[in-house]
Amino acid sequence: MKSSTVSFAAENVGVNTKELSCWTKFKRFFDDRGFDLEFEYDNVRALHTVVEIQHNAKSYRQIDETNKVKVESETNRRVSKSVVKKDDEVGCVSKPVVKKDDEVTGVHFYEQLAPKSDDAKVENDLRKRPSLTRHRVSVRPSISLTKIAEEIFGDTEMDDVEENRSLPPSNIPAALLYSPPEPLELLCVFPERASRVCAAACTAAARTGGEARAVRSAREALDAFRRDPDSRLPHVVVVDARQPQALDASLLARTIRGIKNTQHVVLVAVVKKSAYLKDDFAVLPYLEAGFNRIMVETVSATAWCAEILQARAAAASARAQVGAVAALSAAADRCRDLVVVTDDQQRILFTNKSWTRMLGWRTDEGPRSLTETVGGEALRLAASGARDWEAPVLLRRRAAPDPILLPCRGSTIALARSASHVVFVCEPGTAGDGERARGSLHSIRRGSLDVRSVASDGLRRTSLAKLQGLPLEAPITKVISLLSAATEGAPPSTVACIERAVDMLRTSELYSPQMKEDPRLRAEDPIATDLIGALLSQGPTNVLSSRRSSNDSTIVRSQTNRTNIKHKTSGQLRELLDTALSWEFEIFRLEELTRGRPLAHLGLALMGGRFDVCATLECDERTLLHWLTIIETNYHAVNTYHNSTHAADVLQAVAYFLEKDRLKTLLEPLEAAAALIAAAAHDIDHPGTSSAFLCNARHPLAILYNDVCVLESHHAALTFKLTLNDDRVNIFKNLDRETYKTVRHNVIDMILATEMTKHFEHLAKFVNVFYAKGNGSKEDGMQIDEPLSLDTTALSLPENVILVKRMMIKCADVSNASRPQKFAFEWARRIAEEYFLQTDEEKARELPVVMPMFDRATCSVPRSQIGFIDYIIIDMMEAWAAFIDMPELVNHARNNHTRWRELDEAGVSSLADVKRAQRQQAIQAPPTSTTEPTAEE
Ligand SMILES: Nc1ncnc2c1ncn2[C@@H]1O[C@@H]2COP(=O)(O)O[C@H]2[C@H]1O
Repeated sequence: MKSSTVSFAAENVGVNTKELSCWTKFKRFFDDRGFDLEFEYDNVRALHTVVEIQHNAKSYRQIDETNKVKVESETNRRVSKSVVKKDDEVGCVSKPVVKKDDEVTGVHFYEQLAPKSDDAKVENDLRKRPSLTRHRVSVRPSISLTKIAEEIFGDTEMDDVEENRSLPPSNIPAALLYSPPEPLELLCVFPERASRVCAAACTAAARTGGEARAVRSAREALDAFRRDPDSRLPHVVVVDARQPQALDASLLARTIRGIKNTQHVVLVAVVKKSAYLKDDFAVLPYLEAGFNRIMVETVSATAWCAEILQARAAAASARAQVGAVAALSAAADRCRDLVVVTDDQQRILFTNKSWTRMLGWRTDEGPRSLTETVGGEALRLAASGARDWEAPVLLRRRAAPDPILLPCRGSTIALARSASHVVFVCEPGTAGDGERARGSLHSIRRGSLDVRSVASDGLRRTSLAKLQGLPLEAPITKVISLLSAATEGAPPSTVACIERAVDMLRTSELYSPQMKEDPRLRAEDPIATDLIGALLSQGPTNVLSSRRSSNDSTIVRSQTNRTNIKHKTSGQLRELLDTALSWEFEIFRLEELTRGRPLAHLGLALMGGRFDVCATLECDERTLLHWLTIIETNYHAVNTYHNSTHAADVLQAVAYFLEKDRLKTLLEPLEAAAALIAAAAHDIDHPGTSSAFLCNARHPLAILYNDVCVLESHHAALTFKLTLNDDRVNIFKNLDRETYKTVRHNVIDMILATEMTKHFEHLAKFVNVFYAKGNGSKEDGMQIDEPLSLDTTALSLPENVILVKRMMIKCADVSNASRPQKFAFEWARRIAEEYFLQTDEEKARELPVVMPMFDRATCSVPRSQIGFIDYIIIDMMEAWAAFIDMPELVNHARNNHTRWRELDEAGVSSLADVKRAQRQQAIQAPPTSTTEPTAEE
């Protein structure tokens, strides 16, 4: 129970937050000791600001000026204490405050009989003696309350107070919450003509340096809001809620809240004390009506001062927050990115104009839940609570059946540790039909059509103008200039087409990652979108465990294996290697026969044998053997998928492709050798986790390569490091400088081309160059469902041959899905297991889960494969198969797709289920091929 009330009066309290925090400390000090504390703030400047701590006391003793102790130094402090103690009725109960400088003369708490100044004693005395009469704090006008508090409570506690202060969340710039100090405007609505309560409130307003206005009816009150749009709105409105028959306070509050821009006005309801103290007094109806606070009727101007100051602070803070939100939503509305904000349950709270424009959902009629509009990796990352992420997002449009895929950046806003909002910002890039994408020429063109006019702002214009002054011109600049010039005098439909083309050209990502709007793209397919999202995104979204470590102890390890290779070549192995150029090559049998060293054996057979790489590189076979061995040794045998069997498989596919007429005639032996080298080494030292994992785990490789193309950069770099490090493995040692440069360039380019984030870029370039336009529009370069018409005239240009080589290794890299079913299924098992291990590790290490759908407990393997074939394989294999005349690539992919679909429809989901179903199928229809893959149980 509180024993009494203490009130403070002070000058200009609350002027700054630091001082406020001091008062908070004072309050806490007394609260803790069982006192109700009231502050009275007085703006009147006085020579001496007297802070009185006063409560109802039996014996009251005035401490007058003469009794007031001024303490100037430590010595004096003791003196002062003794002076005080000399007084019969006053003792010092708190730490006397002593300040050596001139600012503070002393802060003293007195009570009648408490002689000691230790806190415990103080507490005891204050509790025991409700007769405590009067505390007096004497300070000079220049006093800093902060200093007083520091003196009383010590530095440590002060620090606490600072920390506890409610700073804006770090993601809201403090400057945005700036609220200019304004004199208070108070509006009192009291039906009674001479209400004393109203008068006290008005007096208090004047004391706080503000202005008050009293009105008697709701109508007059509303006039203050409606009539004069130029006049300032009151900050605080005090409404008499004691006489419902004379004034319907709730109705007035509701009406005020219905008026625009009144969110930050603080509404105070004055209620009868008798009603307030009743058990059944209900606060909620007031809050629901729009009141912020309830004040018990009082005629104390002091009490009103406190109330009004609190209300003013609340109003200022609310106004600053509303202003900040309005500014940020206006900014979002004016940007070209698509912005959507949801709550933590993925309910849409806000969409910006670009969102509405591009997706066609009106704010008032669109889906309320994000999942109705949005799919893909972004959605899952958002649901995972990750703070900041980047991932592709699939967006459903109102008028079009097919979703569009856009890159998306997102953030989870967490206040008080739990997520409150999630922000999605999707870059329109080149996507969309008819909508104005980033940098739309339409939106930025100003009359003239030269390049300068393309600039959207002063800065860009300046830099473009500078660029124009230089003898530099990128082809894209020329193209945009030409296209822009072509709009002059053109019919509107042509202008519209050209503007759209220019919009697309103006993005830096001309090819990726815009997928064609294929009906097969199903936003509702979470596993596929998870997989595709992860494959297409890089960067942060795991430190390698020992099973996945890299990288420099490699040469030593290679020594032991090198000598093993020849004598393990058995008759069976030789027989198998004779079939190395078959698309049904038994890769898993090779893995088994070579005891996990398929690459060196197959490499020797293909590179050394069939393609005679040694002759091309002018190296001996032994060096090639050593090279293959060291490369193989640097694959991680513990990886289920990214091990040297995968490398051997890709090598085999590349060799197979190279045998096709188109490539045989197109590629030089050196290019073929480079392709085989790249294939063999393309995933060297793969840790079994994705680049995104490494970024999230802040792995040294991610640091080294700045989160960009981490793994592929590492594969390429390590290949050369190992090769050049030791003459015994250096297959390039006899090449002249130029030839070496060419091979190196080719190898690096092909390894980097296996990076999946650039998948669509490589595919689109290939299709654009080698396939003539069909009847339909192929402007996005991806509509290869149109009858393809292969046009190989472009092969005469060396830069287009590069596209072929990239496509070749890319297709080989994921060719597992285009292999006969038994191989494809085993590869699917292996990759799924590797993904699951990554997810396990991410969870164990509390890292962001890159592909949450690849959780062994829940993942449907058939669906993941259906998605992979739908989104990644089919289009690419169709383009490549037609180019090299290898229809079986597409046929196998389609057959596998059909089988995965059957399994899915039969409810097969987990790896074990898949295995069981495959066994049953094998029993019912034994495979034609002799060897089964060596799938582990
Ligand atoms: N059958 C498959 N199912 C799902 N993903 C695959 C499959 N084959 C290859 N991939 C993915 O495609 C990626 C190609 O590049 P990587 O070898 O680095 O990693 C590969 C896997 O992440």
